[in-house]
Amino acid sequence: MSQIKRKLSPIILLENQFEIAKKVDITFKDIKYTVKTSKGPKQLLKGVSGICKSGKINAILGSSGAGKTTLLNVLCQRVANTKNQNLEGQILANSQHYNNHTFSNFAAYVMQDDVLLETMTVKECFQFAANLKTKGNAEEKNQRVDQMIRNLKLEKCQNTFVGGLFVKGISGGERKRTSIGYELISNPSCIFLDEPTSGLDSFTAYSIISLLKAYAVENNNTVVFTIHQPSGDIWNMFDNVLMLVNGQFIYQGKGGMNVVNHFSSFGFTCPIHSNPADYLMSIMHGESEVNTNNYPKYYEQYNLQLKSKISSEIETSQKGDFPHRVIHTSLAYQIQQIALRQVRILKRNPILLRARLGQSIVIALFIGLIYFDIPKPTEHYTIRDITDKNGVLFFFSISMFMMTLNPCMLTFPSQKQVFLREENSKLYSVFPYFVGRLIVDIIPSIVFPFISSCIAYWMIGLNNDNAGKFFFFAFVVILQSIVGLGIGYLGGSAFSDAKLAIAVTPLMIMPFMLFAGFYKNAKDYASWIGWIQYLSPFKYAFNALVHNEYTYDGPTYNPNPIVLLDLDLSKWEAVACLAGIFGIAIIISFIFLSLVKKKVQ
Ligand SMILES: Nc1ncnc2c1ncn2[C@@H]1O[C@H](COP(=O)(O)OP(=O)(O)OP(=O)(O)O)[C@@H](O)[C@H]1O
Repeated sequence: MSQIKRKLSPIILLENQFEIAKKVDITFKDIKYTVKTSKGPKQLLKGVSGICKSGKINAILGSSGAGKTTLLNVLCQRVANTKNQNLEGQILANSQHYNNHTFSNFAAYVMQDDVLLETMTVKECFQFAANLKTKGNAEEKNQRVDQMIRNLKLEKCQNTFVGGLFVKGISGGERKRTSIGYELISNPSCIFLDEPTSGLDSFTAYSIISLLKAYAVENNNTVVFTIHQPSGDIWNMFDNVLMLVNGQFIYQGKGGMNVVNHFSSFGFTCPIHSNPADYLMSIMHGESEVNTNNYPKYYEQYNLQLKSKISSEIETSQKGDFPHRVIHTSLAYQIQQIALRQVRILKRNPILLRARLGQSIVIALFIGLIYFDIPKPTEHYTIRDITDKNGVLFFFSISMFMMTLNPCMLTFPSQKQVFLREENSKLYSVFPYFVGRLIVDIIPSIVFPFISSCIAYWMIGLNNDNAGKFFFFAFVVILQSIVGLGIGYLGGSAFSDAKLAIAVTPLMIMPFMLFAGFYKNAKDYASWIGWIQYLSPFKYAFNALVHNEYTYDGPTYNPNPIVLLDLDLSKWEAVACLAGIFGIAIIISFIFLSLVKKKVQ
């Protein structure tokens, strides 16, 4: 291990050709954080003050439930004052206030769960972050990406998919390093990490902490992370230790023997051959009554021996501005980058694409065979033929809608987590994300319904007066499919749980089918509920298709289905309403996504 250690220690994270980050000390004063629970208010942080120094790795330690993640989230300005939670105190960078927005100008946050797109390679992940978060031309950005891959020792897996539940990919340690590299690529002055070693073997955990140490030491950056149970090797690397018990500090200051000496000064001596971290955890955890009885002693000794020292360190910490490294990429560039990535994701899900192609062909053939060659008005027809034609027009528009809605419901919620993380890192905002995704997602919603229309239209024997009839039919079913996409976005952004979105959204839209004017005449709905029909995309699609089909150059059916069904809108009015529903769905999902974004902050 010691040989390995020597090999790992000289990691230089960023070459000098990239801008050197400015030193930032994070200080916080008298932080009190209270949440409302069903049993009344619960104070998670009880007036803590402290400092996380630049050029050092600052480890927040404590047993489970001590408040480590809470403190980290507070320092990252991810906790806001709401009616259910109250945050008091000052959080400062170089003695200046910062908020959630300015945080990303000098700092980055790596969450405990690695939220990455599974069909992107490691290199593509870094490239995406470099394109949107760093300065320079394409060559400089490529250099930065290659440098980061080398620094993080990810050369071997740089072209491997990140992977996930459905795609095989890189290992847990590589995944964690990819998550860290994703944020480090913009060379933030401060990096905050929640449990960067959780779930990793001891060597991988050690390599990650030594990499962070190099990042702190080489460029005078501030590294702050929470850690649960560090090994002895990792423990020895901590420069600054912040130890929490029940939302209060019991130690703060230099790591290593300084911590051990502090506790032994009031009778808690670490046995000679024990790992100090293990020993300290054993006297901290709250499950033993002996420990909880000792808590007042820990607090007392902290107040007696360390509190005033920390207060003076806070007062003498770095002053002045913190870096404002805002990289302004244009909206068009952000849209382009998101769209290009979306194309890749789409192309790398060939099963989904093939399934949709197969579905489009099979459904069209199936419908075509069932409703094969319905007699035209000039041929011998019966009332049944008219009913059949109405049925196929209605069913066709519904199937195109559902064929788009379902895949969208599958993919949108899972990608939402990635969006929230990237938006929080200020890679882009909601608008370019929406537009970039939409531009790409809309392509299958055009191609597949068109294929289905080409197959089914002629088999059924729909209106062949002129080519315009077919193209209008295809246009309406494509539009209906795009509305399905819009509703999919709406469901995907409204529900925080993907499974819930998939289960609930199709059920919620079912009733709208009843108001399409097919199962019941549009004029026959009771007035108290009839208004729902105006919200139904199925009504407008059916209306447009019926008008297109039953306006013949020559004689039409008798009775005329347009009159029989009481579908009053002209075909272009119906198209406009359909487009309006799509617009409304997109605007609402945009608002939902913006609200979710705010909630995360
Ligand atoms: N919104 C909340 N409402 C009620 N209790 C909460 C809330 N958030 C956190 N807690 C509680 O506050 C305490 C501290 O939580 P926190 O996640 O900060 O602990 P931690 O030290 O990071 O623990 P772990 O190592 O297990 O992640 C825990 O007891 C947790 O259950």
